[in-house]
Amino acid sequence: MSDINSGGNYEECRNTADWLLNHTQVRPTVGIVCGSGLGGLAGMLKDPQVFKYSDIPNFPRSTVHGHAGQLVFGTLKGKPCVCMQGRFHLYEGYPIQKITLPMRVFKLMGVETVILTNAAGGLNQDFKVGDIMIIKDHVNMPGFAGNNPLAGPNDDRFGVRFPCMSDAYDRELQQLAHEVATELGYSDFLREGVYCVLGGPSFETIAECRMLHRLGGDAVGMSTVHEVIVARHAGMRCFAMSLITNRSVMDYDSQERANHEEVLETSGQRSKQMEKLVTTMLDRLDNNKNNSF
Ligand SMILES: O=P(O)(O)O[C@@H]1C[C@H](O)[C@@H](CO)O1
Ligand code: HPA
Repeated sequence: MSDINSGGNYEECRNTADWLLNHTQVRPTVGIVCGSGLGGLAGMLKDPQVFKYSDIPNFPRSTVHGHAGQLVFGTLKGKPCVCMQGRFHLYEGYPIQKITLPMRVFKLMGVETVILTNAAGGLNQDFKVGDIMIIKDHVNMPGFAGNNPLAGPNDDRFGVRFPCMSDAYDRELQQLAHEVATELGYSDFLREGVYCVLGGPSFETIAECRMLHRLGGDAVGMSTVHEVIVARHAGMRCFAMSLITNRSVMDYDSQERANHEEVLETSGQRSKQMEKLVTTMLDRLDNNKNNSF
């Protein structure tokens, strides 16, 4: 387990939030996290104000190709937003509290709803490359070994010691995503399922993919879950989607080999539809009191 001072404590998060609020007029209520090759969403923000992670106090640096490493403030369909154009992963070597620090900073800036995207391998044999999966639940494999971002002393200013996770993914937002996807004509490639997180950076073996599939996983990746745990702990509601960028290899006769280039290539091909789905959802939230921001 990481040292308790390794990132994410209240004072550190407060300093970062205050620094950002002093440098932007935007008061975000929506936080967005972009997955591998999916940073184009940040480019949709109106009147953008961009901060490189390297200029933000206490922020780690992005080290992964396809993660630009900047925080963008602006409005999307009239909603004040903050968007992480690139996220941090366990395998980059940061303590788990550090990779989730932006969620606490979001909370302290006033964010109420977090929308996350990721690239993932498809464990479900019905899934195709290019499918978009609404995440309805997760399996936190590093968590089974005690690697949970909430391990260590609990700070009640963020949330309770034992937060519930059976409602981790907001059901109203999932329903809205289904409705919007149907209207946009995306039904053919819209799925829902369970996302399994591993630490990475190595992709999974065939035996691991088979096991995760049998355990109920529909997609496998290396992110999102830690952010969702910290966001839920702090009371923000979460909606997350995986873009299935490759099919998980389940068969010893297969010639397929997972690789990051394919991940980025598929992200590029489907990113526009993901952006449209998110922006239309944001637009609709205005007209539905149950989904007010
Ligand atoms: O940030 P995400 O989860 O989209 O990134 C995925 C997992 C690895 O970082 C990388 C593998 O290609 O893409
Ligand atoms: N496994 C883990 N992470 C991923 C994958 C995968 O197959 N594809 C994209 N991110």
